[in-house]
Amino acid sequence: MGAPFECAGVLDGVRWALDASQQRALSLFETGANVALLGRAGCGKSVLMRRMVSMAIEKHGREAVAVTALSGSAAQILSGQTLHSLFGMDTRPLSRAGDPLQVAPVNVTESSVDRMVFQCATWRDCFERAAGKVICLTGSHRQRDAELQRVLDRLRWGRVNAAVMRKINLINEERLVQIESPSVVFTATDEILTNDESLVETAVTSLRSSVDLTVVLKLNAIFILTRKLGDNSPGSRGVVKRFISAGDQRASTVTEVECDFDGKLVVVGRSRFSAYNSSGTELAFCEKLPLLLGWAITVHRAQGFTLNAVQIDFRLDTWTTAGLAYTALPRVRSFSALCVKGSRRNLIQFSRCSATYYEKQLSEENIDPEQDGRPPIEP
Ligand SMILES: Nc1ncnc2c1ncn2[C@@H]1O[C@H](COP(=O)(O)OP(=O)(O)OP(=O)(O)O)[C@@H](O)[C@H]1O
Repeated sequence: MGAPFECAGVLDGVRWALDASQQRALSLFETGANVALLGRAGCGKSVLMRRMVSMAIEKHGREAVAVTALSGSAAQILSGQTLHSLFGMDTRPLSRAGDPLQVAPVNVTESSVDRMVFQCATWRDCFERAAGKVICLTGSHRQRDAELQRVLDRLRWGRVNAAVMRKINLINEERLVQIESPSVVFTATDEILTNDESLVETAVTSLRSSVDLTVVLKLNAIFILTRKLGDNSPGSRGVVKRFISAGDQRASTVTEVECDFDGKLVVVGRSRFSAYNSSGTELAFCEKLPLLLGWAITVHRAQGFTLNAVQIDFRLDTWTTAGLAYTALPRVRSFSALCVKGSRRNLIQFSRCSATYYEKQLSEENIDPEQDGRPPIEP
């Protein structure tokens, strides 16, 4: 579990605090109600979830709070575990965050039409009846560039026109980075803590679904951080500067990596990733570097990250999943940090049923969809 998370602070020299919709959701959560948070990329769902987790730990104790996610990368952002590792856990109050207009986790929703999470009976029981509430977060905190925000809102609601396509088709020179220095392989070390044979497989499957077994790095390799480390949030991009060895200089003894994050040197060591049983007891853990090679990353893995710069090549895939393009593009704060190749109108897929559900939620909260970024329909 990460350190308690702030609800106010300074970001890029600018003071910030939870916005009105975030505060409303937090107040509701404090009353003990289940809360589901919906909202566009960058509205502050993860920030608020981390705040709720630290509040719940303060109130109920570490053992009583489970943090879980449908995908391994989301679990890493929240310093939690995947859902597989928490079967049967009775956790109250519940909070959940997501954006129905972004892409769903792999293997959970193959067709965006009939298997959305908000269509499940469990969702209705937890968040739409007496036990809870769905709150739409209406802020937009990642993008400082108003034009990028407008383009993203259009993509999110499937309102794509020629001007949008031109804007996201900015083509820069491709830079291929070739590194000739030797590679250093970091292999995760597992430890099984349970003696119960029947739980070992579940624990190992849970660990493997959220972390890669090996990370291969080279000097000057570019990587992305997958866990919060000091001031660096998940998604921070850095460069490997030095391998630190425990004993002699052989690669096999390298234990830590000195990394450059925007001019600041930080030593990154292994982090502990754990699998728990239904009552919160740790069954197994693995220790591995919280780093991914950062020249290329799938959209699913990047979901939730704020990245310094992104280059997307739409030519490399068919990109037809609803919400995929919208999930990829808001990772950056400004247009100058974005380079997109090969975008075409038919790549921008949009889930009508998600939009209908989202519009219904906005209307229940008396929020004008245009205030939440939905573009007006053009004649
Ligand atoms: N109230 C706020 N004021 C200023 N900045 C904020 C606020 N809430 C969140 N942020 C910042 O905005 C950025 C995006 O926040 P966060 O990652 O929580 O959004 P998200 O809704 O989870 O996004 P995504 O859907 O892409 O996962 C982060 O850099 C975060 O620190």
